[in-house]
Amino acid sequence: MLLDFLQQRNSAPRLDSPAPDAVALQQMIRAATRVPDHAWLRPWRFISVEGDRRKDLGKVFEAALLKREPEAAENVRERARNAPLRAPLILVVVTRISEHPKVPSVEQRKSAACAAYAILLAAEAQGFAGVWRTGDNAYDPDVMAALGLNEDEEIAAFIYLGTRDGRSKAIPELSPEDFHSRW
Ligand SMILES: Cc1cc2nc3c(=O)[nH]c(=O)nc-3n(C[C@H](O)[C@H](O)[C@H](O)COP(=O)(O)O)c2cc1C
Repeated sequence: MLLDFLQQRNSAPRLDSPAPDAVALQQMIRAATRVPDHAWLRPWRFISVEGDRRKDLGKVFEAALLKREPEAAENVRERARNAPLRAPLILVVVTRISEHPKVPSVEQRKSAACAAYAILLAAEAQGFAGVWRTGDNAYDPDVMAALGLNEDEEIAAFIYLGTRDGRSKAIPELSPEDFHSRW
């Protein structure tokens, strides 16, 4: 049931092959492009990184780390280098900010966050799994430039995607009343 699906959704920190194929990915992007979007600005785009390109992204992450922290220890460098290898596919969700008299940039960022969530939902709906990651790399100008982002673009998410490796974790029981009030 759709409600169960929404209420049980959870991220998969450990991911293996197979990744969503081209058709599955297209479905995910179709879902992401139906998120709420004030004035239909389409403030998002998506970049796939897979196969050996993940190693290239790892080199970008390591170089960015060394620029931020020239003294970074080898194990920290190695972790940065290998980060993109944690999943067979990484989808970078890019926020495209444009000037609009009624739509401030914060609303465009919110729409991109919805798009990232839609990617996760649509992956899970097709039997795949994923996890939304950011970290320093998401805000690093060198990483953004290496990925080909323009001046008016930001990284909203690195969505790591694949097939869940292991069992899903226990989902915390949260009570709706704890998050709801009446005014
Ligand atoms: C904007 C954003 C950035 C995140 N960045 C990271 C990250 O860099 N590393 C990480 O392990 N989890 C990150 N998370 C959290 C995971 O995506 C995930 O939500 C969390 O592990 C809880 O799992 P759940 O989604 O199954 O509840 C981020 C979540 C959001 C919304």
